[in-house]
Amino acid sequence: MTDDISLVALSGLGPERATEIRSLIRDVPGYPHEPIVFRDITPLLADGAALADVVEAFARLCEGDGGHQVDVVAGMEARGFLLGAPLATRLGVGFLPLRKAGKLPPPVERVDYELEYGTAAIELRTGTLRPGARVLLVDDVLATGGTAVAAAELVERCGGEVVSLAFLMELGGLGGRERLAGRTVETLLRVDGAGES
Ligand SMILES: O=P(O)(O)OC[C@H]1O[C@H](OP(=O)(O)OP(=O)(O)O)[C@H](O)[C@@H]1O
Ligand SMILES: Nc1ncnc2[nH]cnc12
Repeated sequence: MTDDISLVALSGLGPERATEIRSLIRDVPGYPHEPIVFRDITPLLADGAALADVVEAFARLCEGDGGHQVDVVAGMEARGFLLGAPLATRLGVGFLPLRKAGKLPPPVERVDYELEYGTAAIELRTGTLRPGARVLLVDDVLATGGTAVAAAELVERCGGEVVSLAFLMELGGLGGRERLAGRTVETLLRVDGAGES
């Protein structure tokens, strides 16, 4: 699959800018081990104009007729924090950190999920989410979808409504989109993730 950089939101920037933004995500083959190609967003984060453009592209999903009306942005630890918090500021709403297990003082709600080898868990402080709040979930990468499915379940268990899940980059072929079937999923870029996991 050729990189698809003309998806919904980034297309508003035009193809040249979308290509520049894609080039700021570094592909690192073999990291952390074969056959994974690690998608490193640190060059993008270090480029102020690119970071602003990505945040703006996410914000456009929430504006205008038909845009997602959200009360709060939630981000998955850790990279979801880096995109979600500036987006929340841009939208004028609050930000909820969905943390990996053991980082928050009690009481917390917890959802366990499967990784390729073993399990992981994410937690949200009980009572931080207003019942019925409309939540936009944000992360950098959608791969197998395990993290995103757990995050959505956690928000719902805490009484929120997951309006949409938005990702900077979708790794196609790893089943993430399929695991989120029935939910609204927005991705700004798509690359072939076949062979990775
Ligand atoms: O769709 P999945 O297969 O669940 O993978 C996607 C998740 O993996 C990465 O996070 P990671 O767990 O590596 O944590 P980090 O952000 O702390 O590096 C990424 O930021 C997503 O949260
Ligand atoms: N290939 C990848 N690069 C960066 N983050 C990831 N999370 C899951 N798979 C990933």
